Amino acid sequence: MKILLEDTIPFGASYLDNVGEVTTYAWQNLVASDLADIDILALRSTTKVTPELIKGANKLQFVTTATAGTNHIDKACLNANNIAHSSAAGCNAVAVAEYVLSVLLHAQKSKKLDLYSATVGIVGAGNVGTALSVLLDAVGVSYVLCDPPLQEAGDKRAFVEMDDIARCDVITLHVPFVQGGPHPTGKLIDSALLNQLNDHQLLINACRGEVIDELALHARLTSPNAPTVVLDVFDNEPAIDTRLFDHCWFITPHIAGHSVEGKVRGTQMIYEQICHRTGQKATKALSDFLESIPPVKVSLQHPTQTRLSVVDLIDVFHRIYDVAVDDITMRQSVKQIENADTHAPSESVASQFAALRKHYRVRRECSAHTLVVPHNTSEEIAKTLKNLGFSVQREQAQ
Ligand SMILES: NC(=O)C1=CN([C@@H]2O[C@H](COP(=O)(O)OP(=O)(O)OC[C@H]3O[C@@H](n4cnc5c(N)ncnc54)[C@H](O)[C@@H]3O)[C@@H](O)[C@H]2O)C=CC1
Ligand SMILES: O=C(O)C(=O)[C@H](O)COP(=O)(O)O
Repeated sequence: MKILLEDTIPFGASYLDNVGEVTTYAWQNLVASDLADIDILALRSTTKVTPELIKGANKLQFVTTATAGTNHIDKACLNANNIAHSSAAGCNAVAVAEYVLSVLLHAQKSKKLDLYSATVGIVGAGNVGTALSVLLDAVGVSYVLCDPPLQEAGDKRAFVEMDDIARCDVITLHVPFVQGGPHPTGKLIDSALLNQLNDHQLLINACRGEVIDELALHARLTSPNAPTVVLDVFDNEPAIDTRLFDHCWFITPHIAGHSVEGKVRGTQMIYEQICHRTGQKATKALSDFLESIPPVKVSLQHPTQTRLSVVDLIDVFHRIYDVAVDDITMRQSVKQIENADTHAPSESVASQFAALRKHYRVRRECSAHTLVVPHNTSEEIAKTLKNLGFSVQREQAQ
């Protein structure tokens, strides 16, 4: 069984070493002829599975992506060629939800909005949208959900329309990029919707760049009363248009889902799929690959109070994940290109964007952290921290 594996899949070769004959590739170099005699192709979203690539396949029976999104795979082409396909649905939902919460806590800190009187409009109530709703419930922030496909399918949660979403203080996008069909999402956020937004509103895109009309966004951001915008994803990655950057509050290189847990969970999921397809027993577990990390001691301003103070919440959460760090790294790397007097700036941007993603820092989810809190911390505060995903350990009383 020959398995061709994208080299960005963490621990991919270690997971699969006993399952088949594994070779790895870099997405930049992959060509159709590399698929000759390959049975299984395992990839991340950087590999585009196109009819042209599939032309090289003579034995390919299964394509799987260690990501939630699947828009980089031409599924119609695989179906037409009798090649099965799968993905790692939900693997990084918590990571993206933590990314959004990190942004929201910055908005509170900088007084862009008062989180406790704001409403967050979540567009797409699947794995990410639901994980985000869990975090917002934990910290007592109101939200509404918009997801016409789930609503039509009979999901019993309360849903609103896009018109209601446009009036929310925060709009955060968590839909797949889908062209065609009853609910296409390409340019879902178009100039008409952007023109309804004002400078009291915050728009976050951590799903796919194509879901916002980028030209219309640029026009809106360079006109009066523009909303605050945070972008993790862009049109035409990795050769992205950097002109938007100066007009955005935070920009990050498509890393919202790149927690260690989010990525390794993706590998675990595709490993289990490949074992299943090849009739082998999956013997490896996530815990074989995730290192435990030492407990983090936190001091709380008012540990005995009922509610976790917003200052403590921001401090604790941003110690675990601060989106501003990723924003600074991205801006500095783009500045280097601008200062380098390069003749091919778009190629440099593309390779820099890809490098930022490939060498992303180690970022662990709340669930990987044990917080050591003062001994007299109230049950309510401990519960909030647990609902955010942390393990909580009380200090010994003196
Ligand atoms: N920036 C990043 O690192 C990451 C980005 N993503 C992106 O986010 C997307 C969502 O991820 P998940 O929640 O895991 O996927 P999911 O498939 O669990 O949920 C997507 C939801 O969007 C809904 N939806 C589809 N069309 C819609 C429309 N027109 N309006 C409103 N809702 C609509 C679906 O019904 C579904 O419930 C992925 O497809 C991927 O493109 C996902 C993970 C990481
Ligand atoms: O899961 C998804 O969908 C994502 O967007 C991933 O976070 C993308 O990660 P890469 O595969 O591009 O590293």
